Amino acid sequence: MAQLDILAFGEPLMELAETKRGEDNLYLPGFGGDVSNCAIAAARLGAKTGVFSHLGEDKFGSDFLELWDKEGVDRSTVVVRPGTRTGIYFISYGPEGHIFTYLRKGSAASLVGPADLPLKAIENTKILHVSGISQAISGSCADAGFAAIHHARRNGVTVSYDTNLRLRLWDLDRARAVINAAVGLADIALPGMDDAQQLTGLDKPEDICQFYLKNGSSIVALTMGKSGTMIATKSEVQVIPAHPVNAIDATGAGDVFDGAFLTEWVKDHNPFRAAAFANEAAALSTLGQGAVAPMPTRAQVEAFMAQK
Ligand SMILES: O=C(O)C(=O)C[C@H](O)[C@H](O)CO
Repeated sequence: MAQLDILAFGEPLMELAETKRGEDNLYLPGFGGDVSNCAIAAARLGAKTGVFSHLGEDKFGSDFLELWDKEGVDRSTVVVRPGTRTGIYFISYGPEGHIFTYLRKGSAASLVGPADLPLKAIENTKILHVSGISQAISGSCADAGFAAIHHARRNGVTVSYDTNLRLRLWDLDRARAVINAAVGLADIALPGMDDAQQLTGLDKPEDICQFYLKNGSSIVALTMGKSGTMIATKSEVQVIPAHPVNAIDATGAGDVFDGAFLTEWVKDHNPFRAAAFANEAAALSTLGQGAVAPMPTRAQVEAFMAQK
C-alpha cells in the first residue's frame, strides 16, 4: 500500500438527520462518525487518507465500504465483524444547534481492542488521527487509542488528536483523564473551544493553548466558531479569522476543519496557512445538512477563498 497522509482511527456511524418538512418529521439518511468524516473531507481536498475500524455485518457496514471506495479513502484494514452491527446516530435541531441521539452500544467499532490494530498501516502513514470519541466508546477502544498512538510515536509518525468531547458517551472525570493524557501524546492538538473549557477548566483561549502546549503538543489549533481559530506553537500565537456564513447545520464542521488542516499542514508544516484554508472548508461544510454530503472539494474551497 502506498504511504498515506492520514490514517484515522475511530467509529463510523450511519446518520439520520431530521428534516422538519411541514408537520412531518422526516429523516435524511447520510454518513457520519468524526474520524471517518475527517478522512473523507481530507480525501475530497486531495490528501491520501485511510480509515481503520470494525463494521457491522449489515447493510450499513457495506454502505460504508462503498462510500469510502467512492471517496477514494483506503479501507484495506477495515474489518467486517461477523454477527455485529454498525452504529447509528440521529441529528435533531434545537435552539442551541444540533443534538445527537446514539444507537451504538456494543457496535462493531466499539469491540476493537489493541490486538486488532493494523500496525503496518500505522507505520505507513504520515499522520495518525485519533479523537476523544474514538476512545469514549468502550474501554477496549480507549486502550486501542493509546496503543495506536504509542505505536505511531515509536515509528516517527505524527499524531493528531481532536478532543471531541461527547458527554453522552462518558462522564467528564473519565473523559478528562483519558483525553488529557492522550492529547498530551499528540503532536497536533485539535480542541474546540467548548470542549477545551470543560476539559481544562480554563476560559481564555490563550490560557487554553498554553495548557495544551505544556501538556505535550507542539501545535494547538483551537477552533472558536465565529471567532476563528487560534493557532499556537511554542514560538508564535495567531488568530486566523473565520469566514462568516449563514450556517444550516454545523454537524461535522470540526471534522472538516481537521481534515483540511492536516491536508495542508502535511505539505509544508505551516499551521497558520493550514488553518486559514481549513477555516474556509469548515465554513462551507455548514451550508448543507449532515456531516458528509456538504463537504467541499478543493475547487470549491479555493473559489470561496477568492470571494473574501
Ligand atoms: O458524535 C459522534 O460520535 C459522531 O461521530 C457523529 C458526528 O458525525 C460527529 O460527532 C460530528 O463531529
